[in-house]
Amino acid sequence: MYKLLSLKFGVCNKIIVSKAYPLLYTHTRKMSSFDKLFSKIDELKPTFINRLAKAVEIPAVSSDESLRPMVVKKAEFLLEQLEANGFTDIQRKELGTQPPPVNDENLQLPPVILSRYGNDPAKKTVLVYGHYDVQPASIEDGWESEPFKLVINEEKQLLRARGATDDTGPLTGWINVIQAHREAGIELPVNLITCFEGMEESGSLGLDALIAREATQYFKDVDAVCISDNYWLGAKKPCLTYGLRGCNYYQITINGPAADLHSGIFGGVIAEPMIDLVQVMGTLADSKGNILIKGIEEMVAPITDKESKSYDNIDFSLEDIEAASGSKTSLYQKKEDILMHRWRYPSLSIHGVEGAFSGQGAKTVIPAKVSGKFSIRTVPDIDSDKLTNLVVEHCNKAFKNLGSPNTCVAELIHDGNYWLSDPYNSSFSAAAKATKAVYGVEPDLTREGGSIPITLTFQDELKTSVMLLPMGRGDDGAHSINEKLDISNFMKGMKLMAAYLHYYAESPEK
Ligand SMILES: NCC(=O)N[C@@H](Cc1c[nH]cn1)C(=O)O
Ligand SMILES: [Zn+2]
Ligand SMILES: [Zn+2]
Repeated sequence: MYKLLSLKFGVCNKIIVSKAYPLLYTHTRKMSSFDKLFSKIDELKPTFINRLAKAVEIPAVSSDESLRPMVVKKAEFLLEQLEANGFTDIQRKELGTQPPPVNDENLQLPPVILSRYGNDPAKKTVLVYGHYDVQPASIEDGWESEPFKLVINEEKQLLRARGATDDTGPLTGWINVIQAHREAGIELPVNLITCFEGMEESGSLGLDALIAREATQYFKDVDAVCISDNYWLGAKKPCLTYGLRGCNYYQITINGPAADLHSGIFGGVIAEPMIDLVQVMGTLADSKGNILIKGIEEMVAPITDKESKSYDNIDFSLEDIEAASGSKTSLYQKKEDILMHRWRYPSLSIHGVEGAFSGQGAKTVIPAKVSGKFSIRTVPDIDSDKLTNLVVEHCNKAFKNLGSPNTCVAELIHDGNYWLSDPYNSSFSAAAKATKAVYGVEPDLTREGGSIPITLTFQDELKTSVMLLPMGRGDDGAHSINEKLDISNFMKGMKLMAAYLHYYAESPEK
């Protein structure tokens, strides 16, 4: 099916009606149209940084129940921004209460924000997804500045705040792209639908069902899904991403005495939950990066020759991982090994213990109840339910071996599937052209070690392709201290988003 394309640009200001393929107008004309759009993006830089500053000021930490009102406040801020920038059919979708495990049984999930810009049946429709929630952050963790206050570092040319790169910067980028089109008087060549959620960092709870419901409603005409919520592999070269690992998040809760106790009075007399927990946690993985839970390795898809070769041309090195981690602690030295362990093998990470003493000083307490948190990054062909059975069985067995009178419950908190796509469809081609136009290079095609739980759901429910278009760099410190977004990545990232929409509009088919 051919689509009628109406492209009204400030420079040529012509309506071109044609079959979408071959290319409608020359490279030169397109570049001059881009010039106008890109100049407008540059001109609006202070407005865009200001929008980001206001957004990151709201501590929208989805994993902290006490901060749920802040997540909702950030949703409300974004609703205002969409309204002010001409988006229509703006809908605040409520998702009901958060499922267990949760402390407050009546805790409401934050809303999903749907909106559209343009509704022309002659144009293709692109759905852009982003998340407005963030990871926890506190200055005591070692931040150079307050995490929820945007710092504009002129010397290093970067923007620092929790959410700068993950994912408030890219999310506001889409709104900014629309503002730039409007103010430059350039027609958007596609219909744009936004789907912004507030629970991504906590497993996208409630979003699967919403997407399934809206697949034939709000999302019915979507031709492609574009997600800007990951990073370049390193710090120099842009990339397009066609794969993600999944994430199954677990907790092991050990319950003992009725209250926290004095270790001088009760130490050596009662069974300590924390002692049990560290022993169970100690059976999960070794220090060489191996998962010690039986049955997981067998589910991992074997490597093919084609995949083996695909690592050769990727621009990445041991130095990149050392620079991004600020250490020389890599478990692997060869590029291929590092990439494979980041992309195509599972990994187990231990994140922390709820209920344990963690402050400064030397508190002599025996915590009464502790929950150890860990996650497993999943890859093809690991089945999430089978994995959970293996994990729970393993933990129960390890606890039983201790012969402790305490109780132990191992459970899944949330899971999100892995995703692997074809990086040679029209959406990826459009993004590759856009990368060439903005950065002057062909992007690397990469997979990502992190997870975006909803990606596979979009692909399956909307029966459309999904493409990941990262804005930030691999050394941005997402989830870490001093999270940043380089100003050039912010500015060029928005140009990339805009150029992608224009190239995708003229691509032959979906
Ligand atoms: N930018 C994507 C991202 O950070 N995703 C999170 C998703 C997640 C899953 N469970 C908790 N968070 C990630 O950790 O990969
Ligand atoms: Zn993210
Ligand atoms: Zn994240």
